[in-house]
Amino acid sequence: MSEARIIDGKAVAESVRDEISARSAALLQSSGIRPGLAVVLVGEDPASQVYVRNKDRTAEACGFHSVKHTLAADTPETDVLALVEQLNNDPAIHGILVQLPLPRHIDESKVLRLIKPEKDVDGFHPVNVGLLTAGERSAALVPCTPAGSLVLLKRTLGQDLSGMNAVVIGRSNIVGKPMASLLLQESCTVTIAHSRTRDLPAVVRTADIVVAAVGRPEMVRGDWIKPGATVIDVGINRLPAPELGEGKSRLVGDVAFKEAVQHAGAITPVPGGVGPMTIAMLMVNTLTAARRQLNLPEEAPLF
Ligand SMILES: NC(=O)C1=CN([C@@H]2O[C@H](COP(=O)(O)OP(=O)(O)OC[C@H]3O[C@@H](n4cnc5c(N)ncnc54)[C@H](OP(=O)(O)O)[C@@H]3O)[C@@H](O)[C@H]2O)C=CC1
Ligand SMILES: Nc1nc(=O)c2c([nH]1)NC[C@@H]1CN(c3ccc(C(=O)N[C@@H](CCC(=O)O)C(=O)O)cc3)C=[N+]21
Repeated sequence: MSEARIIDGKAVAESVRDEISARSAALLQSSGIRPGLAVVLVGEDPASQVYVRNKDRTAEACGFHSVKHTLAADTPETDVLALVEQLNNDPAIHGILVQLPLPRHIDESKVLRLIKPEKDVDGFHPVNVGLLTAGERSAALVPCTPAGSLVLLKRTLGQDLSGMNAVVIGRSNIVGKPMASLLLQESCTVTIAHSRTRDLPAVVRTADIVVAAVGRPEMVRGDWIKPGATVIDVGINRLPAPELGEGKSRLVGDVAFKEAVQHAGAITPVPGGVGPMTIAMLMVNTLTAARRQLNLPEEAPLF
């Protein structure tokens, strides 16, 4: 069998970003307003810092107003809530992202519920979750990683995914559940697998579309993949790589890429697959949020 097509998430993310830059410049021309994005980071987790820096840089490249609030890991919950409230009331801020996970002494759901739904560019507020699961995707802000994964699927398979068997591995609120909602809305036949699933390899073998969001390096093996299936690898796992030098690490996904590429029809790499799309979709959501807060008409959807 021939090797799978490799889905270039970096290139697709760049094209999305170019479109957002153009739309953002047009908004600035017509109304004098820049979309404003605030990212809140509590604690010093080095991996989170990399993502937050990437988000910051991309927001600036899109012509957005971008602010970053870094709080100490031991910041009291009340201070985090007060900052969210301040950002809720700041007219220059249209999107708020609180980087997860939060330190254990902070109640995550309390923080996420306080964010105004119209500023919730992560799509984690119950209002946005509800709109998505009720099938009103266009009224919601949709979580960035699933949205970016769907863009890659449609670029690979075309606009019509109806009737396809989709297996989502993982049922988190950030990735697995919203991914399943989106695929259901595309009329896929959706199976959600998780740590209690019996005979995961057999379940995955039924899939025309596999989305792996597990957080276990290279867990999904090549011979689980139905020949020709499309594989979206959401996993970001940092492994030590002494062969690259002392103290070095490398990123791997949740799929054993070298094996799966022999079976799949198309597959996303890690890095360079879903990760860059997540950041691009955050920019899409921030612009959408800004236009809604300014009572401007919706623009053509990007997916
Ligand atoms: N590319 C990107 O932009 C992003 C990447 N990620 C990455 O995606 C991965 C998943 O993230 P996230 O959803 O937050 O992770 P969570 O840890 O919240 O969820 C993991 C899910 O995988 C399931 N699971 C764990 N072990 C197994 C197993 N052996 N067999 C089947 N299912 C299993 C769990 O099941 P159960 O519910 O039963 O415990 C759970 O539902 C991580 O690698 C993360 O770094 C995350 C966000 C964005
Ligand atoms: N509130 C919140 N929203 C999130 O969206 C969120 C979060 N918290 N917590 C952490 C996860 C993880 N995440 C990633 C984003 C971009 C890359 C990314 O850009 N990856 C690149 C390069 C990564 C690198 O080289 O380190 C790639 O895969 O090619 C990865 C992971 C967003 N998350």
